[in-house]
Amino acid sequence: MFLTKEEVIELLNPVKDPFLYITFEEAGAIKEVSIKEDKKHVSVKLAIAKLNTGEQMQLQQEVVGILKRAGANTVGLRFEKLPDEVIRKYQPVADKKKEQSLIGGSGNTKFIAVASGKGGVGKSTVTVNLAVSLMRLGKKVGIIDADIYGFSVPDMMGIENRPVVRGKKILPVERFGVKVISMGFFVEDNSPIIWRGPMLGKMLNSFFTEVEWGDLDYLLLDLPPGTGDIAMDVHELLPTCKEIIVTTPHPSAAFVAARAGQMALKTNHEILGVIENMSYFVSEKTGEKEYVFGQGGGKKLAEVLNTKVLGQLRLQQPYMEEDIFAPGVYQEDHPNGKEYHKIAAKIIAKLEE
Ligand SMILES: Nc1ncnc2c1ncn2[C@@H]1O[C@H](COP(=O)(O)OP(=O)(O)OP(=O)(O)O)[C@@H](O)[C@H]1O
Repeated sequence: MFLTKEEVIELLNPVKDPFLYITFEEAGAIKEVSIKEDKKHVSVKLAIAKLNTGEQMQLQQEVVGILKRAGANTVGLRFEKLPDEVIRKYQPVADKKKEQSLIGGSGNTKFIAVASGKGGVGKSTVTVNLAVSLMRLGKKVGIIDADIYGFSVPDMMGIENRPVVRGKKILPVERFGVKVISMGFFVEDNSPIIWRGPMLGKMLNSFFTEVEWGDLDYLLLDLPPGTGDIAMDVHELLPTCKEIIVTTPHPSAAFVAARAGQMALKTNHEILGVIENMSYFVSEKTGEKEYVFGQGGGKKLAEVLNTKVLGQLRLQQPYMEEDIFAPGVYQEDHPNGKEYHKIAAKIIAKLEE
């Protein structure tokens, strides 16, 4: 006796599509099975989500192995692409599963990348303060300081301790209830980082997989300025990641920031909105707003990217505090602290509605 068609289908039904993480049975992947009994040859046509990939090669070996162990002498496999409607139906769930397998946890973590066109516009300040505001609103929050060359999150939050290693995992440092991991924890004496693209990607990957994040509601990523390798890696690793673009009010700054936004749009990442930082200075003498860096940049950028301005932060440092040292974190009663609170509430409303 040799394998029947039905047996081949039964054997292959539980195999999973390497991109959609659903079984061949669910995907309707087994398109044809034919058997030549005399030669003990099984030939199968399979439909999968993506063709000509390393994953397809692995799958090929897996399927051939299964059929040979069941008695086939030779196996012929052909592949075609699953219909678009099947891919569309299962892709969002697959993306979520892929991302969550990166960091573990319950599966409900929302990823938000904070990007800007150029440095110094306040991207890290925005990341840190959004994280703290989300935490103040009762959320479990983490930050990945993915600005690997220009890390500044630890200093801004006044973090002086280093992560602890437990077993094979690194425990992030917790400050103000926010879990933080930064390249700054792993370099000595502020020495410059000279790694190139591929290593940076690996580093970023480690920030997910080798860190014990626990259950997070939000994981914020402080991206390097511009549209470089890391931004590409983030887009690749986290397909459902949302994006916030930070700009200053000067129209030309908005023009530069638009490039970072275009990149998000190109990779199908939803832009949550624009945050305009250093929007105005409030004169102590007159109480009037002075638009020292110009006006209208945030609005213009939001128009170009077809999104909204989530908030505008004034030009002002956090209050100095004697007992807590965190030079970049705005207090709850600070005008910017209040504005960040509003922005965080908007984000929650948008993502958890
Ligand atoms: N609204 C603000 N008012 C006053 N100072 C601010 C404000 N926002 C940011 N800053 C200050 O501006 C400097 C640059 O901010 P930050 O490091 O957040 O920018 P960045 O865009 O992340 O820069 P980089 O990309 O170079 O890391 C910091 O010293 C920060 O404290």
